[in-house]
Amino acid sequence: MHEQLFLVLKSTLLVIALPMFILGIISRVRRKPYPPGPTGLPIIGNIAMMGQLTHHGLAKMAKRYGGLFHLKMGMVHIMVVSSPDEAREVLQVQDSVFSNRPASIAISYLTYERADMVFAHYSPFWRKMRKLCVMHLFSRKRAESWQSVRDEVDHIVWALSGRTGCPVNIVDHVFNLTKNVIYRAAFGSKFSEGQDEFIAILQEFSELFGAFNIADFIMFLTWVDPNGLNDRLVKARTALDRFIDPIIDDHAKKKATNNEHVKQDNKVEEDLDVVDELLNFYSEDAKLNKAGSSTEPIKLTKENIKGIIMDMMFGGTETITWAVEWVMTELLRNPEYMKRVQQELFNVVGLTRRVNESDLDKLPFFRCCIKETLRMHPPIPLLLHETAKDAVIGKYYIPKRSRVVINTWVIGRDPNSWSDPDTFKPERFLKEGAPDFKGANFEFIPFGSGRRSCPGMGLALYTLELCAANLLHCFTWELPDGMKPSELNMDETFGLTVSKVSRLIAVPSPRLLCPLS
Ligand code: HEM
Repeated sequence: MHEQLFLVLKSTLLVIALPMFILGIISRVRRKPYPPGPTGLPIIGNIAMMGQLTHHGLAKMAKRYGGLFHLKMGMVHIMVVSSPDEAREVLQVQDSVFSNRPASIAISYLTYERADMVFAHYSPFWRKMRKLCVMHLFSRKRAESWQSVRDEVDHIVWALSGRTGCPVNIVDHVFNLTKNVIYRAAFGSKFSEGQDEFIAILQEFSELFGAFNIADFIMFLTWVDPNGLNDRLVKARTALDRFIDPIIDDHAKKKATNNEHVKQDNKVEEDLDVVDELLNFYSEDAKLNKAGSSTEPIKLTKENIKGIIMDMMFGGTETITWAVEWVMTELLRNPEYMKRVQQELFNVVGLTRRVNESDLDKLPFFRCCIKETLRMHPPIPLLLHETAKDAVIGKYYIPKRSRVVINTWVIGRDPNSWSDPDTFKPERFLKEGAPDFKGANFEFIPFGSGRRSCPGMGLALYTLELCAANLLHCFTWELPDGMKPSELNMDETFGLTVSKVSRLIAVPSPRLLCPLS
């Protein structure tokens, strides 16, 4: 009996396992090689180079290994894209394969297992969620968000007018503006008291998102929690639940009451915030990340609602703030361009009023300064994608589930696309055919390109332009204590978003002939 069983097992092995093993070897031999890259050690691969995975470190490696190179971090393949041609391949030609997102253990946990939009894999669920966000949350139709930008710009001008002649930290003011805009868009104006608590939660999330965890690369270590992050993760998510759940419940109650009034024919007209909008798609029997049929409307869970709100907070606050700080820094460093922008503002707006929305399209040189700033200092310098299946780029093989990092910082400074790429020269964008923000020109992709590109670009550019234009129009700016423009520190931080290492301090003095407050 045992002998028979042994024979059956042996022949099964021969018939199934052996051919598979041989096929595996053949396909390995026949498949194309990985892209070039530094040689790694067994098991840990290039993990010792972890500290170099910044936009600057990867740019240095690209000089040596080219526009597409390969690193192996433990068990994870990382493909780094550093040239416009390879970026087009990944974000346009083969975008359906390259549109998943990688997520670390911390990110998966904090986003309720990718219940948000940023970290959801490319899937029918993501498609529906993206449509919902683009149509209902970030669209021009949500006039309330656009109104809050105007209110907050008025507020910043008013606050700075009380500080004329004094050195001010521009980021303090602008961060307040972006935080208020997104917070008000998300929760409405009623919940403004809890902002500080919410910001503390966001800061902890942000640290955990960036925290190094060896288990992300050597997965069998997950159960030992080698970097001791699990307790912090649980605490952070619990804090978020405690903060947002009551706000969502309150909105749900208000919605139920409003529905009652509508039934009784007492029309209730109120601006909807993002929680209200999302509650319209909430369903108690919704299943996380499940799309339903393609024609069925999307059903959201509470986790989806929380995830999308966190996406907006992360996507919309630091990014705009750093961009405003960089544009002000570049103009203070290049006084001849500051003069030219202010002259343009004088010609178009005059000195008797502030800049409003309808002026923005009439300020071509100012817009070039915004573009040039985003070329040199993209607030999100590394786009993070993942492959859904095996792929080939040129003569190289990219295995399924590779992490694909697109270095937009180095692409924006590629000497084959840009002359004198490290110098701030806004006039390069005045030329006919110069790239716009839409992501069709792969040498300039500060908002990404294609399926996973930034859905908040409209709101982002409106806030960035209206804020920067008013700062430049309403005030004359000088560096403090006789500092020379060439002495400005231009060093950059490293992380998911990138800012100046040291804050920009400058002294405003009034420029307009009308009162600012
Ligand atoms: C100057 C400001 C901003 C910049 C430079 C920026 C840039 C980007 C970039 C580079 C991406 C990733 C593209 C990719 O992976 O291919 C992205 C994604 C995203 N951004 Fe923005 N962003 C900004 C503002 C905003 C704002 C204001 C919001 C919303 C309130 C927002 C929401 C998002 C979301 C939800 C995603 C994920 C999209 C997806 O995965 O499908 N962003 N953004």
